[in-house]
Amino acid sequence: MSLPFELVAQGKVREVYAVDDDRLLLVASDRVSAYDHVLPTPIPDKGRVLTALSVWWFEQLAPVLAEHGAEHHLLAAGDDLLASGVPAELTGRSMLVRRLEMLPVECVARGYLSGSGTVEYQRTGAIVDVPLPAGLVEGSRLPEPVFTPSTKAEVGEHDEAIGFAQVVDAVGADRAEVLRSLTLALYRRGAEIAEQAGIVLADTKFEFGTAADGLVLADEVLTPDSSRFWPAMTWSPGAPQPSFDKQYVRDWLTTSGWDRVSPPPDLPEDVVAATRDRYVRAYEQLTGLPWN
Ligand SMILES: N#Cc1c(N)ncnc1-c1cnn(Cc2cccc(F)c2)c1
Repeated sequence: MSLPFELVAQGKVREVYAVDDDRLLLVASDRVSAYDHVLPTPIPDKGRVLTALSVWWFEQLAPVLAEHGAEHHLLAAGDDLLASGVPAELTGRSMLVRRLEMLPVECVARGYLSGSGTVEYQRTGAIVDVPLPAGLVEGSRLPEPVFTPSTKAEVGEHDEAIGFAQVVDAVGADRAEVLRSLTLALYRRGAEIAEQAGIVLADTKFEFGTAADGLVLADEVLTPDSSRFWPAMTWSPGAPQPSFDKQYVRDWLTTSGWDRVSPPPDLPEDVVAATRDRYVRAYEQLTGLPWN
């Protein structure tokens, strides 16, 4: 698909194009990644579902942003993009956003212990400079949500957990405090809405930028690609929790005998269909809206 815009950033499953000096187009693909590999088989509608979910979350989070004197970067999505020269086949999986000065911090909020957080906790009893109580296990709910920032790794590298002091060094003390309080407030609101939908928001990553009028929430928000979503019904601390969206893919890859080093195999049609269904159900359960 060729676009009349310059490609300015490429992620595993998304691209960023420059529309003009002040606006960017974030395009979500149907690609899915697992075990740090982009799989060769697309998941139909994944890009459209995750874009629609981000658009919905920006609306839900606007009051929390306003309480903190911040805004979000979304300008337009869907059919409104046609006027900006976005081809019709891309409008459903694209967001027109304000071009910002991006802050060099991944703002991670965790309500549960999982993944790299568990590894760090088992090593030190904390997540960098965030002390945690003894006796926690993979999947444990934390006494309070915690802010556990990381660096923004180059594509293909892993983000590195950093302490609050490093956030202060990067953005200054006042802005670091706002990032922490706003990240936790956005997580709490997201977790509250997800809980009402029977979904555990275990953790999420926000990205922020700045514009003349202050702090702006950027990137995608509260999607299964930027967050860990677990079905609340099956939450059981003590082992890796089933992912709401990627568990079929992970389980099939494990049984397929793939060595997680060589290029990953194609997914069978039933795994593709079941995974598409999980993305659609995540959208419908969280938003309460039917997926058209
Ligand atoms: N959002 C946003 C944004 C903004 N509003 N202003 C300026 N820059 C960015 C921006 C640039 N890269 N990324 C991350 C990224 C990488 C790869 C693919 C993606 F879709 C996204 C975010």
